[in-house]
Amino acid sequence: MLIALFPGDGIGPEIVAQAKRVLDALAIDGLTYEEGLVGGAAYKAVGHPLPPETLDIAKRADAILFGAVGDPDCDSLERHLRPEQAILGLRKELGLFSNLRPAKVFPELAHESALKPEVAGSIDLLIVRETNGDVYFGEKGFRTTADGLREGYDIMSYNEAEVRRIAHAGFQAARARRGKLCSVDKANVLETSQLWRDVVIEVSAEYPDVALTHMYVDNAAMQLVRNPGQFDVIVTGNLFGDILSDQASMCVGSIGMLASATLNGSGQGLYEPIHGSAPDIAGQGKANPLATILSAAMMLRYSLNLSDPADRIEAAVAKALADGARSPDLGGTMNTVEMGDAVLAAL
Ligand SMILES: NC(=O)C1=CN([C@@H]2O[C@H](COP(=O)(O)OP(=O)(O)OC[C@H]3O[C@@H](n4cnc5c(N)ncnc54)[C@H](O)[C@@H]3O)[C@@H](O)[C@H]2O)C=CC1
Ligand SMILES: CC(C)CC(=O)C(=O)O
Ligand SMILES: [Mg+2]
Repeated sequence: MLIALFPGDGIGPEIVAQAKRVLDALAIDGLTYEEGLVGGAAYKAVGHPLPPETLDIAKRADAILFGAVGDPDCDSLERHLRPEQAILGLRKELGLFSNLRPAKVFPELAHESALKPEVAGSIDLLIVRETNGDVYFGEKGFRTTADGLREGYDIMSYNEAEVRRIAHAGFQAARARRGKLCSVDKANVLETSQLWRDVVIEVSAEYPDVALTHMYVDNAAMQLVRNPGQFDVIVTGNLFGDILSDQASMCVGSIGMLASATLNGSGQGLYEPIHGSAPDIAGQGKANPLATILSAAMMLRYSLNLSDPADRIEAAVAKALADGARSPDLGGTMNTVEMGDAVLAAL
């Protein structure tokens, strides 16, 4: 089984190194790794954020373990050369449309939540975010208005097939959990969202055992901090899911804690923390590697069908936290490698 390792930029190499140490410690038979350049690192080395060699590794791999991309040095490049195109390109090229972002509070971290501990303690939700469409992939550009003003535009759209397949992913996830699905949209204003809602309702006929509700995204942002315990599975589009998942991360304690899986229809997946390359702390040993380590556990479970070692990683993270492991984002002083050490000690 081939795992593509794409560390990327900023804290990416630091956190992926810790996840790799944990995978190595499990000594799983038959795992092989190929490393590839992505993001600003790839642009600086070979002139493109997603070089053909990297895409080739990704296509051959059973799973991809991804750090993060994004480099302030590259922020004024033409859009198609910017580091972020690597993650967008991988999602699109491999048809990775179903981005699963679980947010569950570890009891020891309830006090690190931006919410009151008793509110945070109730959080156990999954955001199912579509990642192949929406405004991220629509026509975009700059133009000049009739009045001579500069105007930027990005077209938001979803077709019914795109909504249908992510709706199925949402219903199936809800069925495997507590049977509640909340579809988040902005159907009071956007036609894209009206189609989204209509299609989700059509698909719901196939899941009579799942309780479907709908919520506008502005209300969802509010409900996520007012009463996050009400949510089981949230299914939503690319943009709304991106924003709500960063928000959910602080509800459970830190953006350094949220793992993710992005799946296509054939079992292949990309696994990454939900956060970015954190240039403000890169190279300082301050990055929390737990989201990446937990992403490696999701990789074992979802793409490699290895649920026992996945359970072991998750249990080790829980034990490390229970034993007091804390990086600065969790109110502690342990550096990135020490956090990795703590998980290894708990394996
Ligand atoms: N999937 C990806 O590769 C993503 C890439 N990005 C890119 O990352 C770059 C930075 O973006 P930002 O908006 O600053 O978001 P960010 O998620 O990188 O950082 C936001 C804040 O959270 C902190 N943070 C993030 N991860 C952390 C960790 N593991 N441990 C401790 N603290 C952590 C950072 O230090 C920063 O203060 C940009 O170039 C952006 O485009 C952003 C999100 C996702
Ligand atoms: C960097 C973006 C392309 C994506 C993002 O913020 C995310 O997937 O969370
Ligand atoms: Mg994001």
